[in-house]
Amino acid sequence: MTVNVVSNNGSSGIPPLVFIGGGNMASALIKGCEKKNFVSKNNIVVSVQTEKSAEKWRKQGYENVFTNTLEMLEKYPTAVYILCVKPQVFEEVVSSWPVNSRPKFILSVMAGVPLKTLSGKVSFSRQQNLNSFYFFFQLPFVSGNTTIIRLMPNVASSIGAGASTMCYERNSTIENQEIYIKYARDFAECVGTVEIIPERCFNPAMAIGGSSPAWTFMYIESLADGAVAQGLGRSEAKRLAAQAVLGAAQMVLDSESGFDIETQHFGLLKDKVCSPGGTTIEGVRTLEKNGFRSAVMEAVIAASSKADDMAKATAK
Ligand SMILES: NC(=O)C1=CN([C@@H]2O[C@H](COP(=O)(O)OP(=O)(O)OC[C@H]3O[C@@H](n4cnc5c(N)ncnc54)[C@H](OP(=O)(O)O)[C@@H]3O)[C@@H](O)[C@H]2O)C=CC1
Ligand SMILES: O=C(O)[C@@H]1CCC=N1
Repeated sequence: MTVNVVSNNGSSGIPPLVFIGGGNMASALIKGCEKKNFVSKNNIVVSVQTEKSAEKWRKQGYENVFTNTLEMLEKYPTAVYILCVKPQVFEEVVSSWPVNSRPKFILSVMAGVPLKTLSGKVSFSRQQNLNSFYFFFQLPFVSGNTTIIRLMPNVASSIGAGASTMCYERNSTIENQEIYIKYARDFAECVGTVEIIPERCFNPAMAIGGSSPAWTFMYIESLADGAVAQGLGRSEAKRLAAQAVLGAAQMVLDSESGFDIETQHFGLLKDKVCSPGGTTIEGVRTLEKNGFRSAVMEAVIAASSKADDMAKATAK
């Protein structure tokens, strides 16, 4: 791989972007980075499990689609590999790869698979893992020549509004590793924002960045349902609810609102909406009575704990 990797614009000589797994997350990332011209369609490679999914990708104009990752590895030895399969199947996928032709650069978007596990399983076949002298002395997160970076994106990457987190371990013995790290960062930034964090914080960050869009959709749906119950039309209710959530999020992030995210408390914003003796405070009272904040906190803790459990399971 060459320094071209940092200026990926789809022209010749640029390493292809290979997605192992072509489901929801891969689709969102591909859509997002194509939109920003980070990569062109003909430089995207997708590997899926079933012929049905392969056909779906081909129908959308993607020509480099595989149902056999070994064939793909042979054809694209110097590509950027993005692991987008479920954590439960990744070992099955990588254990079939020949040991001496493993990718040099892997971005993993999988929840619940720590760098150490990735490193151990990507760099050594299962048999070698059990038998090899080096298994016991391998570097913690980077084995052999493979640089592995964990990236936790979210579905909003599809429209360039993703919120990703990233973690990695530097290893000075790997040539050009800074280039790989910059590439990963550029990739994440092209589909939204990215926070670089230590791996020990990865699972709670995954819950907020990766999972919370699902809960936010539920929240928007519930807002709309409440208004529909009171007689508002469904379409108006959906649009209003979504725009209200978007506007509130923008006020938190945009200091033009007068709010400083670094130093101020969310209560300041909340209090601006609650007119004394008014309607909003009645809603606040009802939410508190029904454990709203606690329910949200418990959801974050549950998702993060699930990733902890998955990490234990995938390490075996
Ligand atoms: N969905 C999200 O919002 C987010 C997901 N992630 C992570 O992304 C990863 C994928 O999740 P998601 O996209 O939701 O899952 P999906 O179920 O939508 O996609 C999984 C994909 O993996 C493919 N696959 C399964 N087995 C193999 C195999 N042996 N070789 C090649 N491809 C295979 C499937 O192929 P086929 O279609 O043929 O079955 C499918 O395309 C997970 O690890 C998850 O933690 C991270 C952040 C957010
Ligand atoms: O549900 C999951 O496990 C993945 C990870 C974050 C969002 N979706």
